[in-house]
Amino acid sequence: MSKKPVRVAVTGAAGQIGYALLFRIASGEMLGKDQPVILQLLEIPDEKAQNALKGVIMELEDCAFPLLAGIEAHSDPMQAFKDTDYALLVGARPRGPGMERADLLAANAQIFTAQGKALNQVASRNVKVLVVGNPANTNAYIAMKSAPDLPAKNFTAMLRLDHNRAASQLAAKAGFKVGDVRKLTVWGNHSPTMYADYRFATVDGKSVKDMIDDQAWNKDVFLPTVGKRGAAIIAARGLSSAASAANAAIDHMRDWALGSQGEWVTMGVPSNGEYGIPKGIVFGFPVTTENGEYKIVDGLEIDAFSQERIDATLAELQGEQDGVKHLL
Ligand SMILES: NC(=O)C1=CN([C@@H]2O[C@H](COP(=O)(O)OP(=O)(O)OC[C@H]3O[C@@H](n4cnc5c(N)ncnc54)[C@H](O)[C@@H]3O)[C@@H](O)[C@H]2O)C=CC1
Ligand SMILES: O=C([O-])CC(=O)C(=O)O
Repeated sequence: MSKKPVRVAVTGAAGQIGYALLFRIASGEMLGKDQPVILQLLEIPDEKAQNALKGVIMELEDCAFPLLAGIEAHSDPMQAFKDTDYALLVGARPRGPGMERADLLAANAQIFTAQGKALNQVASRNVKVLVVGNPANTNAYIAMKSAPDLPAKNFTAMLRLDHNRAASQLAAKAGFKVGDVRKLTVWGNHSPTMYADYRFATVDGKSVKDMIDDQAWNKDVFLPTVGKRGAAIIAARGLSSAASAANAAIDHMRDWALGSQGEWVTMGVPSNGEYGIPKGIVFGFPVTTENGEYKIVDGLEIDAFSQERIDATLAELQGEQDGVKHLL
């Protein structure tokens, strides 16, 4: 018997990430090839954006996806989030050359307050929320705080692009296949302060740290390359990353919904005090996922270098989250 359709809300649906994301959700790459979906798409109440959204919907129709059980276009989050099971909060202003993601805080904070409130009122009580719009960790924090009737653990931020970037850099350096790396993680904020950590990473049971054995490369090449990859893409393309961001959003939601089969993945999730991160801070952690729930990997040793990096990314996040207190 075929499964009942689930509702997937996507904001910023006519934007560049939206365009790389919706077709993959509709084809079953996110929730499985047996899971019908109803897309509930949100764009701003502006003629140009709504027209662009109409065009995207025409293209979705023209793909004749068998799993696409319905498409709705909205300009009001109270309608877009009605009964939604999954919410991908992508819609926000992206940064341009010379900006840091934190520069977007003021511009984007109000969006996530309003959307958090709407999710609180109308979404499924089990809604799984992924915040992609930058600054992603703090926007997820804002949405979570604006939705007090929903479980805090249901609000997550996207660190998966950083995780995937780290995997790819390591594979190029050490000469293994990117899909073979296990136990990699990225701690902290989706910003240049993030700490991509391969101390525990393995390929076929062998330590990636031992394979590379070069702390200077870690500190002076690897971490800056991963941390500043978003800016490098903006410099090259004139636009921020879109296809790789959409791909990471699919990876994040797929693993959360369908399980990571025991493997570590990175998710930005509200802390419960793990690794000394104060409760409620939305922080990148290594997690495993099963039955629609994630679990932070515990008991990892944090050496002095790692602690310094974790403290720095935490301090930045605390600064961002203090800066939006007046909105919450
Ligand atoms: N967490 C991550 O790893 C990444 C995050 N991003 C962020 O994702 C966001 C979207 O990026 P793009 O798609 O490239 O931008 P874009 O400008 O192409 O699209 C954004 C869309 O969101 C819409 N929008 C704005 N406010 C909205 C609201 N209140 N409700 C619904 N829709 C709204 C806009 O009309 C626009 O169509 C940006 O904040 C960008 O910085 C981008 C790449 C990676
Ligand atoms: O860098 C940006 O502004 C977009 C983004 O978050 C990324 O590519 O990691």
